[in-house]
Amino acid sequence: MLKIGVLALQGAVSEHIKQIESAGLVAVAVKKASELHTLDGLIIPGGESTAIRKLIDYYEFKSPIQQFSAEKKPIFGTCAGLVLLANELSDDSEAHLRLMNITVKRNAFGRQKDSFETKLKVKGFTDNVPAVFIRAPIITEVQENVEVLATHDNQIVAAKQGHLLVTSFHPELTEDNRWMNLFIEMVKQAHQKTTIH
Ligand SMILES: NC(=O)CC[C@H](N)C(=O)O
Repeated sequence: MLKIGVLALQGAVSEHIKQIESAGLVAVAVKKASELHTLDGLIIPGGESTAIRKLIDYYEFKSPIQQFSAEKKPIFGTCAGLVLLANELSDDSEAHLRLMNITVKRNAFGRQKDSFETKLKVKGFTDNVPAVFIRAPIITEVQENVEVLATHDNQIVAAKQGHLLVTSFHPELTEDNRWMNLFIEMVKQAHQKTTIH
């Protein structure tokens, strides 16, 4: 059975676990880098990217996650997870995992809109999808091979690059499981590719 891990260093872990399990897959809260090789997909959740980064360094997750990605195993970054995956940060601070061809601006919505809920039109989904934004980042630039999946107020808030999927918002905080289903499809396809030689 396919297994999806949620990086469980800080942030919104249990909601992702519930969505994975309700889709009938095995979910693991990942606390050690040695667990990564047992997984078919990884979710990097929302939280505080600077705090998660400190823990990534402390628990020596950085190169194992980069290796996981090099094997084309799918990774889904939500909110802080998106910040962590970016190649570049717009404030010129040092980027973290540098896996995805995007430039990201942190906390991009002004104070009044610090947190809000809206409905997004998403490429490939028939009806609009509810989205919860919490001190959310935006993608200010996409580079090669990145497909924009959704915008809000003309800002890019969801994108895909091959085996990498990112959202500025928190799909796990809604009852709508379409983002999780999309990620699970990516995991299934990647799994098929590695088992057919
Ligand atoms: N909800 C979130 O994940 C917030 C992200 C946070 N503002 C950051 O930059 O890390």
